[in-house]
Amino acid sequence: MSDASQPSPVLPPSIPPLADLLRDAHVVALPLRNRFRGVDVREALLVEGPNGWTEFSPFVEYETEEAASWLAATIDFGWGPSAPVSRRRVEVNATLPAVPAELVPGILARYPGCRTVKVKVAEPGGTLADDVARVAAARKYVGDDGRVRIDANMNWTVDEAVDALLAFAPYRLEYAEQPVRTVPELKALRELAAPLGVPIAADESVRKATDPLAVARAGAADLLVIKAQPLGGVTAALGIVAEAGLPVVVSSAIDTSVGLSMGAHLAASIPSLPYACGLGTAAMFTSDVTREPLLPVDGAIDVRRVDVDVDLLRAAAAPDIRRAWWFERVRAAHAELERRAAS
Ligand SMILES: O=C(O)CCC(=O)C1=CC=C[C@@H](O)[C@@H]1C(=O)O
Ligand SMILES: [Mg+2]
Repeated sequence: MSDASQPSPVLPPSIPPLADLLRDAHVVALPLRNRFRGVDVREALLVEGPNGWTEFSPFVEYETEEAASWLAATIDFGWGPSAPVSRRRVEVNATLPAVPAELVPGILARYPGCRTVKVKVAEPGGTLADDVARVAAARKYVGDDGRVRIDANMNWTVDEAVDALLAFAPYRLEYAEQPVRTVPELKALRELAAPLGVPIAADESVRKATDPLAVARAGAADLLVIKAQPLGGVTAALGIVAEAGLPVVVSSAIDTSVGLSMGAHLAASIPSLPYACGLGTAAMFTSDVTREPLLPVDGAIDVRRVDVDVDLLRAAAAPDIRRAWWFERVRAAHAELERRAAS
C-alpha cells in the first residue's frame, strides 16, 4: 500500500465533444430474469467510439457527480488508450440474487462451469434464515470443492454481521463482501470476525468513496472489489489496483455485454486474479445487445470487444422519454467532466 496523495477526481485523458458521444448513441432497456438490487429492467446508453462500442450505465438513482465518473469510463474504453492484456479468458463466479432457496439450482444452471457462487444476502425484508437457506443451497450446488461468497451491500450492523458470519460458518465462506456500511465498521468487523477466518471484501467503500483507497489505507479489508465503470474506467481502475496493495476481484455493474467487455479488459490487465470475477452477469438478462453475448462458458468469459447488432438494439430500444432522459444525463456528466478538466 503506497502513500497515495489525495486522489484527483476521475477524469479521462481527453474528453471528446458531446456531439461525438450522442450522435449515434442508443439507449436500451434489458429485462432481468430476477430482480437484483431493486432493478427489474436495466437501462444503458451505448455508443461507438474509435476503439469500438462502449457503455454508459450509472444506476438511475445516481447523481451527476457520481455519473460523471462512469462517463469517464465510457470515454476511456471508447476513445482512450488500451491497456495490455495478459489473458484471453477470465474465470467468473455465478451471481445469485436474493431468491428463495428452491430457485437456486435453476438460476445457477445458467452459469455453466462456474465453481464459485456469490450469494446476495441481507436484502431488505428478508431474514437471516432465508439467507442461510440460500447459502446452504449454493454450497450444495457447488459441492465441497466449490466456493461460496456473500454480499450484504452494507445492510448489517457489526453485531448483525458477526451473527450472520457465525450462522454461515458451516458453509465455509470464501469471503464476505461489504457486510457493513462504513470503513470504521469494516475495520471493527474484520478484527471481531478474524477468529472465524472469513476475509472481508470492500465494494461500496471503494466505488462510492471520495478516496477509493481509504479503505485499504485503513486496513479495513482483506481484498477490494474493483468495478470498471464506477471507478472511471480501465485506466483509472488499474491505478487503484496498483496502489492498493491488496488482492482484487473485478466485478460488473450489471452492464450489458458491452460494459462487461470493459470489465473483462480490466480483469485481463491485472497480473494476479486470485478470485473468480463477478463478470458472469450477462446470464442475468433475458436478452442482450449482441449476437455473441459474454455469457459464462466453462466457468469463464472471453476478453474481447463486443459488436452490437442493429436488430437487437432496435428490439431493446428504450422508450423515447427514457432516451431523452439518458441524453440529458450524458450532457450533465459531460459538463461535469469539462468542469473538472478546467479546475
Ligand atoms: O459481483 C458479482 O457477482 C456481480 C455484480 C454485483 O454483484 C453487483 C453489481 C452492481 C451492484 C451491486 O448490486 C452488486 C454488488 O454490490 O457487487
Ligand atoms: Mg458488492
